[in-house]
Amino acid sequence: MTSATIPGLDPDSAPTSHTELLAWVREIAELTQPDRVEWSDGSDAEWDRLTTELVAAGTLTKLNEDKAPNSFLANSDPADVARVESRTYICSKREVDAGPTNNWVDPTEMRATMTDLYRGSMRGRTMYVIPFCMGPLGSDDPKLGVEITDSAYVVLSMRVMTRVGPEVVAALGEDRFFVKALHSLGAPLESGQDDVPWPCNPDKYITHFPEDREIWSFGSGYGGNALLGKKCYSLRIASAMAHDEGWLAEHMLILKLISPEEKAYYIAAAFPSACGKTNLAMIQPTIPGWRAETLGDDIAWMRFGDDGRLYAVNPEFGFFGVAPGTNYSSNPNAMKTMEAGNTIYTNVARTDDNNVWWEGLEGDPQHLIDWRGNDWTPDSDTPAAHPNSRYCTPMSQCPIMAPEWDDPKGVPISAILFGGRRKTTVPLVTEARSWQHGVFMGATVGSEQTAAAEGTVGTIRRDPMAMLPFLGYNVGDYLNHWIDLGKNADESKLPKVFYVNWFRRGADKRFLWPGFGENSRVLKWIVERIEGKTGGIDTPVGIVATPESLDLEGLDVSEADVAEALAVNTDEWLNEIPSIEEWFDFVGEKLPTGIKDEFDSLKQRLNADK
Ligand SMILES: Nc1nc2c(ncn2[C@@H]2O[C@H](COP(=O)(O)OP(=O)(O)OP(=O)(O)O)[C@@H](O)[C@H]2O)c(=O)[nH]1
Ligand SMILES: O=C([O-])CC(=O)C(=O)O
Ligand SMILES: [Mn+2]
Repeated sequence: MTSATIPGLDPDSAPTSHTELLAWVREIAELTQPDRVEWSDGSDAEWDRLTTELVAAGTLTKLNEDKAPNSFLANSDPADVARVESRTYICSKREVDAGPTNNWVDPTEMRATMTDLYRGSMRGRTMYVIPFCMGPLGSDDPKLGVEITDSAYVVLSMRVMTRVGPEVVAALGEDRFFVKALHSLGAPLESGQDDVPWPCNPDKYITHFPEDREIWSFGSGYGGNALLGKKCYSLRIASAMAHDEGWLAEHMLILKLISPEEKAYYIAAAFPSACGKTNLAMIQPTIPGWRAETLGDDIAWMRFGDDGRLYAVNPEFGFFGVAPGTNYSSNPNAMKTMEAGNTIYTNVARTDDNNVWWEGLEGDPQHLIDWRGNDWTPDSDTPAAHPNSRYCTPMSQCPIMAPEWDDPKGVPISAILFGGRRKTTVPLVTEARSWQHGVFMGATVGSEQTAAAEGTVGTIRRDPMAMLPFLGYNVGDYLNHWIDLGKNADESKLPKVFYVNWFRRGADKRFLWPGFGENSRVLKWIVERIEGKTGGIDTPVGIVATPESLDLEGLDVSEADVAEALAVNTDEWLNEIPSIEEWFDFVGEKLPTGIKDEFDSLKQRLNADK
């Protein structure tokens, strides 16, 4: 087909006269050769049409309308279930700018390789053009993007996860800057060839060109690989923008904690994927008089306000949450959000009455269709839902959204929490002595690998600020950026930094701390530290809560367990030193002096404590 005959490609079919956008759409259509071009408008009519088409194609199953209104289940190809970090690239012009933590290929070479892959890659399919905005549209500097994709599942998911529609097209105007985000499943259909329910390609590339602020993704239809507004734009590309412009793009939830005196505190927290951000973002405090509201569960963009405080905005519009483990007792607010409808589930199991189920959800189903489409019973030896199965649901449906979640100004952050999944060593909560000490804590966060990415679940890896898979530039420059922000700010106005660990285990492997709603006791301690109202014990690793300083009223946990959850064991920490050393060697010569100083002082304190 010649470009002149691709339906929908003529400028009259486009809702915009943005010259660069129109030229890019033409260039990509000519390269990828789709059957037609369609502009996504994010309307209900579009949602109804695309979901109907995908149900007919076998990609989606319509769920029980009474129990899961306007909601659908997708089952992916079993080889396309999580982010593919080994196939993710930062193609900066110079290799040193991608740094030691990223895969790098020269951008010219990568563009050539991928251009070959994209040639004809949308044949037999529709090419959708989705103008979107990350963050409130009313912001002074709205962060616009346009995703081109040949996946209708991506179009539906982008409508939930980002702001789309005519207001975005209006914001683009004729010449406003936007991030180009190109996505193809890499599964062209030759004439007469039958489609499969989840087209994708075994050869995958998730590529970023940080200087050009461009994203090229090929071969995967899943999550962060394909919904390019999320990890690709709001973290990898935005972190590079933030470095250049003096702000922060972070893998953090944002929550609002309200004390019995009705004082509100905004808290941001960075935990690696599948380590508890969504759960903490929607916490239901168990301590009387305390309430929480949420503003975001995965990404925070933070910049300084005129008053010198750090303000956070959530760039997203929906939740893409881990399903297994989510239930009415661990996270009732997530349950209510998705059960309000308009939700797309991926890789969970289906019940006999056409509703969804996953490990950890209430109920005791005797028969299911598992995520691979096979019959499942409690005797089956494989899980019914994939461990990285997800729900994609509109944030506006969350019953505890803070009214200011959509405010372009953002909210002033009082505390930043870093954390990971650690069976040993790391106490329940530790306060940093200073901003620089807090940056050291963030820089050395370690976590056991989870199912959110390919790899061996359980191995410990260092994950600075939970950003290891999401940095758009050199990790050493990133850590320097954090240190410099502190140097240039009035430290008394900066958030206080804390290191938390909900996952410490006893000798018998059980969790020492009950977690979830009970984490409100830790949040209360943090707020009281900010207010100077409670104590802690000065240890070599920082100021750790004591059982006496924590509110444990009504908590059904033994004193011994609480003490063990809070313990600083010098031998365990001395064990940690070589692995931090190895990590810092890997970061290399750009490691900030301030972080080296903190490491030296930690070693001295531990040795003095021996
Ligand atoms: N033991 C324990 N497990 C928790 C706690 N909070 C969350 N989890 C479990 O951790 C897993 C992931 O939690 P999420 O809140 O979805 O993680 P996330 O950080 O939002 O994950 P991404 O969406 O991948 O970034 C789930 O299986 C939860 O049940 C906690 O306080 N204690
Ligand atoms: O990006 C994804 O696929 C899901 C996610 O939030 C993460 O892995 O942190
Ligand atoms: Mn995440």
